[in-house]
Amino acid sequence: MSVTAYLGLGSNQGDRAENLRQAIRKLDAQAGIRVLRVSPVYETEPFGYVEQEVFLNMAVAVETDLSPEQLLETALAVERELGRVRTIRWGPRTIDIDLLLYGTSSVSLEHLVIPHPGLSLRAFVLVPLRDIWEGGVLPGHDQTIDHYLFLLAEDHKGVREWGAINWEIGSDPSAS
Ligand SMILES: Nc1ncnc2c1ncn2[C@@H]1O[C@H](COP(=O)(O)OP(=O)(O)OP(=O)(O)O)[C@@H](O)[C@H]1O
Ligand SMILES: Nc1nc2c(c(=O)[nH]1)N=C(CO)CN2
Repeated sequence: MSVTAYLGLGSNQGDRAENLRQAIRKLDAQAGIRVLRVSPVYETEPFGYVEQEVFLNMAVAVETDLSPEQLLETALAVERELGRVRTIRWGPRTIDIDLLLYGTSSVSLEHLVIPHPGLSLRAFVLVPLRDIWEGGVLPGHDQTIDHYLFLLAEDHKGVREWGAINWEIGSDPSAS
């Protein structure tokens, strides 16, 4: 049975837009994952560890036959392929792929929590998610995205529309 899942993508190292583009293309090329919608791209002030470059962030809706754990494994594999090296927590990264929502399911495992625990606290996640998510109240939460964004009014200012990713142009991800 296929499920619509939402992924949050972020990059603040190297060619940030190209990293996002490659991540989307690699995800779409996986068996059991089809990209349905992509949000606009936002340039965002770093959250958490602030002594680092600004990020590009976006959200992606996928249709998937994979389980939540398989989807996480795939996301981590794509991060590795794009050269992500784990250094400090919340530190710089070529690409970060977070599982935000998986249908209306909740998952609570040691290595995987869905909805993503930071979801309602991060304007850089909520702003792009709002662009492509068609629901009302967030699964696993008791309020709408707009409500959480209202609470994050200050952080919201650090999220600026940047542009769009043309990920479908030139369609062989292994070629680049
Ligand atoms: N919903 C989720 N999406 C992605 N990773 C998750 C999720 N829940 C738990 N994890 C775990 O978090 C681990 C560390 O992820 P990562 O290094 O990207 O953290 P981070 O981006 O620095 O911080 P944060 O998780 O707060 O965004 C992953 O290896 C994964 O096992
Ligand atoms: N603006 C922004 N800040 C961050 C981001 C991110 O994607 N965007 N990711 C982090 C680690 O999850 C830590 N801080």
